[in-house]
Amino acid sequence: MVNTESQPSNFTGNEATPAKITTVLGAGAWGSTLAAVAERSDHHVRLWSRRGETPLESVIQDAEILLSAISMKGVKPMIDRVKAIGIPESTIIVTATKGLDTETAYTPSRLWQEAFPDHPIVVLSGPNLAKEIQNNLPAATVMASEDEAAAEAAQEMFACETFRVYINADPIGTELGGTLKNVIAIASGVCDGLHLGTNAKAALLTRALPEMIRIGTTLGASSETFFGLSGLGDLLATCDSPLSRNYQVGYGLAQGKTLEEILEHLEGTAEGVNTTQVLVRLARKEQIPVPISAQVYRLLKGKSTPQQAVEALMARELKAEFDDLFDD
Ligand SMILES: NC(=O)C1=CN([C@@H]2O[C@H](COP(=O)(O)OP(=O)(O)OC[C@H]3O[C@@H](n4cnc5c(N)ncnc54)[C@H](OP(=O)(O)O)[C@@H]3O)[C@@H](O)[C@H]2O)C=CC1
Ligand SMILES: O=C(CO)COP(=O)(O)O
Repeated sequence: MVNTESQPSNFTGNEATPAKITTVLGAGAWGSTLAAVAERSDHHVRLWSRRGETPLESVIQDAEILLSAISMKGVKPMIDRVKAIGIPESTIIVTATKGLDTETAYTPSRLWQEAFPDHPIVVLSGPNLAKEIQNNLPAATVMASEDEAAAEAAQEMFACETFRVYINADPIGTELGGTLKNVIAIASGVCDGLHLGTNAKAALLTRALPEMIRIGTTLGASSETFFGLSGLGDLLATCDSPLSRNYQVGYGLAQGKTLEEILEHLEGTAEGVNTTQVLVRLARKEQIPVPISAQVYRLLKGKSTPQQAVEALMARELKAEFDDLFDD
């Protein structure tokens, strides 16, 4: 695992606090990066992978912080394994997964909380392209929890000179900001792949935000959270970077590749593909308008071409910019 030498600096976030034991579950791009970040902060870090030799029991039973960076499809099986082994009552569970459960539409934090009702759960989410953080470039993120002390413990564990960690008290909003933006990152890749220009991109991202907020607030999030790092911040990062796997999916579709071809060559997981299906199903059930996500859904299903998706969005009935603009 990478262990970065600290440079002399003014960083005063966590130098004086005793080292804690953190176990990171999942040695994919994000898990490996977060483990390296925690090591920069001089804590004891264990990075666990199902492909490794280390038994899960030996790394979770004394962990003060257990961070899951497992992709969505592995979250439920991982929870079952951790539950079968057991963890100390005081262990703080941090979830860094950005996805929705196919069956229940639950977020990962809800799945962890239902399995471990007495443990503090913290959500980690923000504009955090793993490759940039691996390269020691500065980044900021959010640790969100209803348990302030747990959020602060996680903040202290991961904050370092190159990784600035904020806390907030809206875990569901923080989690949905990072999750729903993956659908928009696919749309954004399409926008760039079709060379639709800067005006189109600005319109897409600006109109995506209320769509994310409509879904988020229906699920209990605070609308304010979507204007923070995990909403707007992650939209700006992911929707404008070829490092984003979700953006790459959209870009590939615009080039005329099939979804299967794109996923076959994609490095890592593009959670937005599954999130789109879950989100559109939920939006239909709750009758929430999600025009951009609905077009991404049609595109992924092969029901429209990228050009048809753009035309459909532009041909929608004209309306006021804000729903309640002319209400008294
Ligand atoms: N990469 C990034 O820049 C960021 C990613 N994220 C989020 O973090 C999550 C992981 O992303 P990322 O690391 O990039 O994805 P990767 O595809 O690189 O890694 C996924 C990880 O999940 C593990 N996994 C999958 N299924 C299981 C299972 N059943 N049991 C145990 N482990 C399992 C994989 O193990 P194995 O290797 O053995 O298959 C692997 O370690 C995603 O939800 C993503 O949206 C969030 C912020 C940034
Ligand atoms: O969530 C991310 C950055 O914040 C990573 O985005 P991708 O999963 O699209 O690569």
